[in-house]
This record gives sequence, structure tokens and C-alpha cells, in this order.
Amino acid sequence: MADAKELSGGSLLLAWQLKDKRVLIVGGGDVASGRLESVLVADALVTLVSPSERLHPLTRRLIDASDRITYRDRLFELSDLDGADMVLTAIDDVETSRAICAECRARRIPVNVADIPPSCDFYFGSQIRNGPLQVMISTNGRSPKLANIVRRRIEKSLPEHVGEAIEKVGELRSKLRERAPGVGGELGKRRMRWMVDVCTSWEMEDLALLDDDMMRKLLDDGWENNRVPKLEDVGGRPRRDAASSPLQVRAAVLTSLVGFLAGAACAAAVMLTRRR
Ligand SMILES: C[C@@]1(CC(=O)O)C2=NC(=C\c3[nH]c(c(CCC(=O)O)c3CC(=O)O)Cc3[nH]c(c(CC(=O)O)c3CCC(=O)O)/C=C3\N/C(=C\2)[C@@H](CCC(=O)O)[C@]3(C)CC(=O)O)/[C@H]1CCC(=O)O
Ligand SMILES: NC(=O)c1ccc[n+]([C@@H]2O[C@H](COP(=O)([O-])OP(=O)(O)OC[C@H]3O[C@@H](n4cnc5c(N)ncnc54)[C@H](O)[C@@H]3O)[C@@H](O)[C@H]2O)c1
Repeated sequence: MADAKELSGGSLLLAWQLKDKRVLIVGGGDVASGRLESVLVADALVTLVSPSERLHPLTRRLIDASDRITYRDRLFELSDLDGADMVLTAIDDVETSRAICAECRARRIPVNVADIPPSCDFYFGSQIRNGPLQVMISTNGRSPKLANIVRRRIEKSLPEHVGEAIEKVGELRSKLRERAPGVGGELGKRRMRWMVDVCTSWEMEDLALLDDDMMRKLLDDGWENNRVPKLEDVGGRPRRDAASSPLQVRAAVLTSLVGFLAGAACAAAVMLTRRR
């Protein structure tokens, strides 16, 4: 356990559920367009206030394409804050930014001011998204560029098919909960143990292959008998079957080489016999 004295100086990392919440974005430049993408991916209802003359092309496209954005073609007004659950400002006007922050704090609306960290109730981070997998890298305001560099490194090291694997395990979990419903208790403990066993004993790339039929077999043979069948036991074929495994590639090369040598030996024997 961490020393109590070390438990400070960070920020709380959460996966904030914004579905159908009202987010106000003030500004229409480069930074605001990134904010717009980030909150749309979280299914928020967005109001964007910014004069159309300096609207980022991506923002313009998203406004045209999404029915979850209400666009106000003008400068910010205080009434824009009415009904907002979250406010994000990304404008090149520090005085207005500070005024918006003060008003949000008075109304207790969480606010992020892109250019003034002390005016932020929360910071954005560098993001990786792969299906349901979401990774956020934060340097707690120290160096956004280094967060971006760390993100690229982490991206390269993620397991193949991780997003699909998580998607499939999510489906399996909800099927299991339908079969064995309820919260907590002995059943809850058994359910959790079995899910942990499935996740730890199957390869990520095999989990990604699960389809409805295989999930049913996994639950029928596995959950019902309190064991974890292998991919092959539920009718799956590992991707490693394809000539992707180095071992199998080597075996294939060896077989062709032996075949070639045997053929050459036979041909030589035939020629030698003929000469005699
Ligand atoms: C991660 C990312 C997410 C995003 O914005 O979506 C993000 N900034 C990104 C890029 C970036 N931002 C800046 C540069 C130029 C190089 C440099 O300064 O380093 C670059 C690099 C680039 O553009 O390549 C300039 C900058 N940023 C802030 C200030 C104000 C200040 O610090 O005083 C200034 C100076 C303005 C000036 O000098 O005038 C403030 C914040 N920027 C944050 C997030 C929060 C802390 C993040 C953390 O804790 O790590 C925080 C505190 C508030 C917030 O924005 O929520 C995104 C990378 C996404 C990606 O590529 O993966
Ligand atoms: N947090 C970060 O990661 C980060 C990164 C780079 C820059 N910044 C800072 O964030 C701010 C925005 O950056 P940008 O590159 O998007 O700027 P930008 O200059 O490209 O865009 C500013 C936008 O704000 C709009 N605007 C200005 N005043 C307004 C008002 N009163 N009401 C509504 N809209 C208004 C403009 O019309 C324009 O669309 C800058 O202050 C910049 O220094 C932050």
C-alpha cells in the first residue's frame, strides 16, 4: 500500500458518463474542435457558441452532420450557461475565459478553460480509443506534449485485437448475467471468479474470435460445469492456424525442403540407374 504522505498531488481519473448530458463549448478553433470530438464520442448533447467566420473546418463538418449539436453563430452570452451540465471554453480572449469560469463556479457547473489551468475543474488528456478500450494519459498539467509522445508509445504496445476482445467479453458477461442474474452473494462471487478465469486463461486474440454460438457453448460447457473450456472445445479455430505462427512457418519450410530433397534424390537415382 502507498504511504499516506504519497497520496497527494494527482488528480482523479474517471470515465465520466456524458450520455444525454448538456455540454456547452465556447469557441470554434482548433482546440474547440478537439473538445467537440471528445464529447460527441461520449454521446453528449452539445451547444457550440462561436462566430462562423473563424470556425474550424472539422467543427463546421460536425455541425452539419450531427443532430446532437446546437450551433449559435455569435459571441458568448451569459444565458448560454443556462442548463449546462459541463462547460468547455477554448477561446483567444483571456478576460472572457476568466469571466466564464467565475460564473460557472458560482453556478457549480464543472468547467475547463483550455488556456488557464487554475480555471479548470478537470483537465483533458491524450487519448487512445480502440473499441470500448479507452486509455487517457495525463501529466496533470505538466507537459501535454510529453503526454502525446507517451500515447504514441503505448499505442504501439497494445495487444492485437484488444478492442474486439473487450467487446466480446462484454457480450459474454451480459449473457452470463442473464443466465445467472442477481447482485452480490455467493453467485456473484462465482460469476466474477469464472470471468476472471476466462480472461486469464484465453489469449486476447482468441477472445476476439468469440461468436454467439461459441459463447453459448462456453456458458453451457464451462459456466454450468464450473470450468473453462479451450477455444477448440467450443468450436473455434485459433488465428495462429494461418501461416502466421513462426513455428508453423518453419515447419512448412522444413516439409517443403525435405520433399524437395527426396524428389531430387529420386531423380538422381533414376538417372544413375538409366546410365548403367
Ligand atoms: C493532452 C491534450 C488533450 C487535449 O487538449 O485534447 C492537452 N493538450 C494537448 C496538446 C497541447 N497543448 C499545448 C501544446 C503545445 C506544447 C506544450 O505547451 O506542451 C500541445 C501539444 C501539441 O499541440 O502537439 C499547449 C497548452 N496546453 C495547455 C496550456 C495552458 C497551460 O499549460 O498553461 C498550453 C499552453 C498554451 C500557451 O502556451 O499559450 C493546457 C492543457 N492541455 C491539456 C491537454 C491539459 C493538461 C494535459 C496533461 O495533463 O497532460 C491542460 C492543462 C488543460 C486542458 O486542455 O484540459 C493535447 C494532446 C492530445 C494529443 O495529441 O494526444
Ligand atoms: N489546452 C490546450 O491543449 C491548448 C492547446 C493549444 C492552445 N490552447 C489555448 O486555447 C485557446 C484556443 O486555442 P485555439 O487554437 O483553438 O484558438 P483559435 O484562435 O484557433 O480559436 C479561437 C476561437 O474562439 C472563438 N472566440 C473568440 N472569442 C469568443 C467569444 N467571446 N465567444 C465565442 N467564441 C469566441 C473564435 O471565433 C475562434 O473560433 C487559446 O487561448 C490557446 O492559447 C490550449
